[in-house]
Order: sequence, then structure tokens, then C-alpha cells
Amino acid sequence: HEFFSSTDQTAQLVEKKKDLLMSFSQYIDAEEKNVETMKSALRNLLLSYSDPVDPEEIMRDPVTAYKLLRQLRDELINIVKHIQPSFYQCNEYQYELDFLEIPQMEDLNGAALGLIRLQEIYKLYPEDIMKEMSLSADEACHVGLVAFNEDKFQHAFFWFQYSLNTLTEYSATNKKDLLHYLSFSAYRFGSQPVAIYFGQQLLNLDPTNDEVKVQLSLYRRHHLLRTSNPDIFILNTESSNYETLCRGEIDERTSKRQRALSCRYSTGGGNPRLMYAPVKEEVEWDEPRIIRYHDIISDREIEILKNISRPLLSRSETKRGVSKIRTSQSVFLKEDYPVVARVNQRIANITGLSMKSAEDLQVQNYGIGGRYEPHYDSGDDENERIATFLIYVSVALVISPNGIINIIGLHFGVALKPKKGSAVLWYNLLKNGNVDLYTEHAGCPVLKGNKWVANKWIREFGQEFRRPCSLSYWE
Ligand SMILES: O=C(O)CCC(=O)C(=O)O
Ligand SMILES: [Fe+2]
Repeated sequence: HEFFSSTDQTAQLVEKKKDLLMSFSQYIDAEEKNVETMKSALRNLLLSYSDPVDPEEIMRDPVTAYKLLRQLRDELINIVKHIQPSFYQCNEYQYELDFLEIPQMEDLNGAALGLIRLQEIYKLYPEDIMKEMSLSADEACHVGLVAFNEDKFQHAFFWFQYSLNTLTEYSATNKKDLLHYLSFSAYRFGSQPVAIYFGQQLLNLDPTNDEVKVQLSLYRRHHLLRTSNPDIFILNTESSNYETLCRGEIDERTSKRQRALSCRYSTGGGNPRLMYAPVKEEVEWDEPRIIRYHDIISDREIEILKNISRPLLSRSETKRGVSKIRTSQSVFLKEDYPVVARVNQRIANITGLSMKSAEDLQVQNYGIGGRYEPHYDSGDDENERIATFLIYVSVALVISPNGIINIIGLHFGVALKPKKGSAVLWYNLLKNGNVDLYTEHAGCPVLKGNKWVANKWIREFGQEFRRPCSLSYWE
């Protein structure tokens, strides 16, 4: 617009000013109202705020950890929702917000899936896993939905059932939805009578719902066709070797085998660096040979390693990228950190192997129900991981009895207890360069506690004279 070249334009502007004043006043009213809402939101947030207990402490219980994540997400969203443009005048607040990361739905789903995995592996009903902390009906329903979407219909059923039993007038969860999901998960699990029972309940609540009628008749037809009706109320106890080992049910340490194991002080074959401070060495398993070294890292070094790693952690990958079989975060640390250089040197002294082609030290922290499912550390590339040196950085309170397991054959195995400050060493490759098929291993899901480990993967190149090759097919 050009105002100087038309008197009418300027006349119109007077009208506009009147409108503008009106809306300006309305805007102020709205802002005032907004301030009131914000104040009341802040009051509510302050009410639910209690003095920070050690957050690491809270994260030890997986159910509490799930709850905390969910609450934080809701509250942070609540704060951000109230932001108006005028807030951007408050630099400090804006700065805080710019760096705020709100947990996404994906995080909540991941936490819920962690709970479900724990239940599967340790054979736990919802009541078993909620010994310390209970979930609300809404939270339980969310866990149920996550289980349902992963086709874990029995666990989904249990959570929906728990949700139904704890439903209150304040719950956001709808009873009809719950009945629908209860019926549908029972059907998908193969328990038609239970599916029919809940379908019927839903129909009683909602007698005009034609969809339910159609579904019920489908369930009845299937019930007549099917011969087996698995009992959805009883957890199946069949399990893989991995699961049995994690539960501590099998351990092939027969007394005969145990007697052949030994422990001693070692100087790494006369390494001058270990002459005055020999390392405590214990053979934990004979085939493949697994050696435990006790007290190889001090509490102070552990704290430093954790502090360096914390801000650098990112989701761990496997050879195929990010994967559900490995739920942890990790970081590779360079030797620029004196503590890392020290630890690497110690590993070199103890193993007598060259660190020239080794990978950087990897520090790893597991998540809710975090685990590393059975895998081999080495494959058949040119310069493979000849050995793994795994340090238990911190395993405070891990109730799952076992940190890492080595599965030997289909029905055998050994479960190693994660002991803080100790490390275990094994060779992934035979002396002839082939993968030792007995070195398949896993990290059991963390049932309780915060599990940190540090890995040093030592590679083949440079070990020619330290671990001579063999031409034998067998060794
Ligand atoms: O955390 C564990 O106990 C096992 C870790 C592991 O096997 C790996 O990182 O390759
Ligand atoms: Fe591994």
C-alpha cells in the first residue's frame, strides 16, 4: 500500500486502527488468561515434584523406570504446550527449551517392550514385575497395546486384564476398548472360550454393536473347528537355552569339570608391568576357555569412564545396524582420555596380545530390560575379532543372576555372574583362524539395576607371534 498518493487509503487506516485497538485489548485478555492457566499448570507440576532422589536409583526398577519416562513425557509436553510467543523474550527459558528433548512415543513403546521381554524371559506375570511399583490402568493398557502390536497376545491379555481390574473413574482408558482387546487377544492366542466370554461382556455393555455380534459368531465357529484351546491364564514354561541360562536354571559346571578349573596370580607370562602387581586370574570355563580377571579396574576409574561416556552414548548397533536384539547405548572411546589409555595398556599386559589392530574401548549401558541376544563377536572377515575382553563396569543390584552367558552346543551352557570391576576374556577364533562355534554368547536382560560394561575387541592382525596359528582342523 501507498498512503501518500490516495487520501482514501489513509481514511481507511483510521477504521483499521479502531479494529486493531479492539483486538489488542482482546489479545491482552487472552494473554492474561493464559498466564493464569500457566500459573495453575506450574502449581500442579510443583505439587508432583519431589526432591530428586538419585535418578540412577530410580532407574533400577524397570516398572518405575517406565512410569518415570511416561510422567516426564507428559509433564514436559504440558510445559511446552503453554508457551506463547511472548515467552521468547525470556532468553533463559528459551535456552532451556531449545535444548530440551522430550521422550517420544517410541521411547515409551521401547520401555514397554523392555518390560514385556523381561516377562517373557524370566516368566513373569504382571504382578511379579510390579512388586515395587504398580502401573495405573492407563499405563497397563499402553503396555498391553505394545504387546498386542508385537503379536505377544498372552502378555497383552494379562496387561489388559490388569488394566480392567484397576480401572477407575479417572482413567482415560475406556472399558469397552479393554473388553474388545481382551476378547481379541484371547482369540489370537487361541483361547476361543475366553474370547467368547469377553466378547459377550462387551455385547452386554453395548447390545446394539453389530460388529461385536459378527465377531462373536466368528469366535464360536472357530471354537467348534479347533481342537486345542491353549490356556491363556497359564504362562508357558517352555524356553530356549538362552532363557533358561538367564534364569540360572542350567549351568553345566559339573563338579568334575569344576575341579579341573583353577585360579592363580598371573604376571601375564612374566610381563615386567605385572611383576609387582600380579593380576588375579580364574579359569571360569574350560571349553572354550573363559578366564576371569578380578579387580582390574578401580571404582574411581569406573566413575571416570561412566562420566566420560554419559554425554556421548548413542544407540548400539549390530552388524546389521540398529536392531531389537541389542538394546543398549554405547560409545567407542579414544586413548586421548588417560583412563582409557591406562585400561588398554592393562589389557595388553594381561592378555599378552597386541593392541595395534584392536578396536577402541567400547563403553556400553543397557536400557529397560536391555539385553544382547545370542550372537558371535566375530565373523569371517580378513581381520576378525580374535578375542573379547569384557569388563563389568557396574552391575549394581542386577538381580538377573547372569550378565553374559556362553552357550555351548544346544543344551549346554555356562552363566557368568557379572562382578563389578572384573573382566572376562575368551578367544572367538580357534588357532586355525576359524570361528569357535562354542563362543556364541549373550547378555541377559537387565531385570534390575543399571548395567554398564566395557568391551575391548582384539583383532587378528599383529598376533602372529603372540598366538601362533595352527594347521589343525580342531584347534
Ligand atoms: O553385556 C554383555 O553381557 C555382553 C555384551 C556382548 O556380548 C557384546 O557387546 O558383544
Ligand atoms: Fe558379544
